[in-house]
Amino acid sequence: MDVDAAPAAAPAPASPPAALLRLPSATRPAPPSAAVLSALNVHAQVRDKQVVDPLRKVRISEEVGQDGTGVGERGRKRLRGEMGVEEWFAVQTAVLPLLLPASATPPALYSPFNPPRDVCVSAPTGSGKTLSYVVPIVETLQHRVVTRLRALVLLPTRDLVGQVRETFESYLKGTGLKVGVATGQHSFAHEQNVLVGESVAADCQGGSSQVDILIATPGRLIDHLKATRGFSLQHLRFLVVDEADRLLTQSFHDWLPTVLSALKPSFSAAALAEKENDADPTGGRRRERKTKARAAGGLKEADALAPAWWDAEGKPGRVASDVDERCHGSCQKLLFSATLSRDPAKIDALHLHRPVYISVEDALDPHAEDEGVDHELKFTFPAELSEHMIISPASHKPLYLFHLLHTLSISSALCFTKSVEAATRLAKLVEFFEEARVASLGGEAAEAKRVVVKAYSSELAPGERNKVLREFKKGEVQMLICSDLIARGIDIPNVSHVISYDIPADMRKYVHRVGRTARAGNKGDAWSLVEEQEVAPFKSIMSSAQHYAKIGRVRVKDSAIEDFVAPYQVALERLRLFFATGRERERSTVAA
Ligand SMILES: Nc1ncnc2c1ncn2[C@@H]1O[C@H](COP(=O)(O)OP(=O)(O)OP(=O)(O)O)[C@@H](O)[C@H]1O
Repeated sequence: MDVDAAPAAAPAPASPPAALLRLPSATRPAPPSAAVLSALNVHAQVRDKQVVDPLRKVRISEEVGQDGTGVGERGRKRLRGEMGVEEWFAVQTAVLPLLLPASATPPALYSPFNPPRDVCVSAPTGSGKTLSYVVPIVETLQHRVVTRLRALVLLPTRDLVGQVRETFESYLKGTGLKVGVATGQHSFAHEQNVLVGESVAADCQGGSSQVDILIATPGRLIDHLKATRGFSLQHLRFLVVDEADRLLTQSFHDWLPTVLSALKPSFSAAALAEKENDADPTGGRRRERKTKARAAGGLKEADALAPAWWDAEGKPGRVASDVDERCHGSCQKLLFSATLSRDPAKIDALHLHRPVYISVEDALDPHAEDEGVDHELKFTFPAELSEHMIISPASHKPLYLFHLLHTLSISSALCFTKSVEAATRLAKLVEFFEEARVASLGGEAAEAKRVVVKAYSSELAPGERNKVLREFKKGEVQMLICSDLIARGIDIPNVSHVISYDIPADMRKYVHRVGRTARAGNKGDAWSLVEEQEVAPFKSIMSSAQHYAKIGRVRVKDSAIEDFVAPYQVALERLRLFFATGRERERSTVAA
C-alpha cells in the first residue's frame, strides 16, 4: 500500500490531555550484608557498632574521674559554671571515656608505640556531638609546651566553622591554647598570617604554627597546604571530620587523599616534587623546581617534635634495624554525623586504625539490620520531636502556612523551601500577607499578632546573614525562610518549629532539617506541607527509613483558612508587581 497516498487522518476530537504516566520512584540497592562487609575487610568494630541509649545521661561530678572521664578541674568548672552544662549527654558519655579516660596522669600528647583507635560517631541532631570532641581535644592539648598545629576540625560550611569555633573558645578559656579558622571569609594573606605568622624561618623544615587548633572548610585547607609556606599537618594529634557523610560524599578537590598524605611530610606534594627532581639529570632545572616546591610550602624533613607521622617509612637517611620497635602515626581520626554513612568504600578511603563505631540510637530493635532493614537509611530522631504532615493542593500551600503561623502562635520557626529563589519569593509573599492582614483587621491587637519573617539564604552576604540570624535569636524575627543552607549542623537555641514548605529531596535532608528543633533535650515540632502529587514520593522516602508511621497526618478544615483568603489575594497581587516591575513601582502602585 502506498502510504504517502493515504488520506490525512481526521483531527482527534478535543479531549483533556491524558494524565502523565506515573514513573516508579528510584529504588536504592540493598545494603551490603555483614558477610559482604566482612569480605571487604571492613573492621568488625565498624560492622558491630557500640549502641548507646539516647536517654542515657551522667551527672558531671565535681571530683575529677568520678564520672568516668578524665576532664580536669578547670574543664569541670567551665562546664558547670559559665557554660551551664550539668550532665553529659548520651553521646558524650560514650565518646569521652574513650578519648579521655579517667586517669591519675594527664593524657599523653602522642603515643607512637600504641597508636589510639579511630572513632566513628553517629548520633541524632542536637545531641551534643560538638562538645564530645571539643572537650577531649582541649584537655589533651592543654599541657603542650610549644604551639604546633595539633588538632584539625573539618566542616562543610563557613557558618558551621564559626559555630564550632565559638564552642572551642568558650571551653578553652584559661588554657592558653589558640584557635584559628580557614574558610576564605578573610583574604588568603590574612589567614596565612594567622596560621603561620609573617616571619617563617627560611628553611622551616619542621613546620610552623601560630595556632594549636584549626577549624576549616576542606577547600581552603587544601589551598593552605599547597601555598602556605611552613604550614604542616605533621604534628596533628586529632583530625575531626564533622558532618562526615556530607564531606565524604563531596570531593572538594580530592581533599581526603591530600589531607591524609599531608599527615606525613615525606608524602607531601612538595616532597614528591623534590623526589622527582632528585632523579632529574638536568641540574639547573632541578634546583629551580626544588626552590618552587619549597616556596609552595612543602616540607621535606620531619620535625623531631612530631612522632605523629613517624612510621614504617622511617626517618630520611635512617636505616631501620631488627631491634627497632615500629612506630605508627598518632593522629586520631574522629568522624561525626547525625546521618553517618557506613558505606564500606567511603570508610575504607579514610584508612581508619582499628575504628570504634559508636551509635546513639534506640536499642529496641537490635535485629533490624539482620532482617534486611537498610542500615544506610536507619536514622535516630531526637526523642522530644513530634512530626506532622498536611496534604494540600499546590494552590493552598500558602494558606496552610498562614494557618500554621497563626494557629500555632509561632515565635521561633525555620521554614525550608526547595531553592534560594523559592525562599526569597515565599518570604516576600508572607511579608505582604502579614501587611494585608493587619491592614484588613486593623487595630493594635492585629499589629501585635503580626509575624515577622525574613529570608535566610546564600543570596545574602555573610554580614547580612549574621544580622538576620541575630534578629531571629533576639526574637525580633519569628520565622526564617531558608533553603537547605542552614539545614545541617547550625545550632540556634529554642527553635520551636520546623516547617518543610517544600518536601526534602531525601531522608538525610529531612533528618537535618527537622533536627534544627528539639535540640539538647528541648521539645520541638516539625511540619511538612505535602502537595497531593508529592504524597507517593514523600511516603516512599519516609517508608524506606521506616519513619512514615511516626508522622501524624493533620487535616485542616476549609473554615480554618477562609479568613486568610482575602489578604492572600492582596499579597499575591503585590508579589506579582514586585517581581514584574521592581520594588519602586510596586511601592508607588500600592501607595496610590
Ligand atoms: N551536656 C550538655 N548539656 C546541656 N547542653 C548541651 C550539652 N551538650 C551539648 N549541649 C548543647 O546542645 C546543643 C546541640 O549541640 P550540638 O550542636 O553539638 O549538636 P550536634 O549533635 O552537633 O547536632 P547536629 O547534628 O545538628 O550538628 C548546643 O546548644 C549545645 O551547647
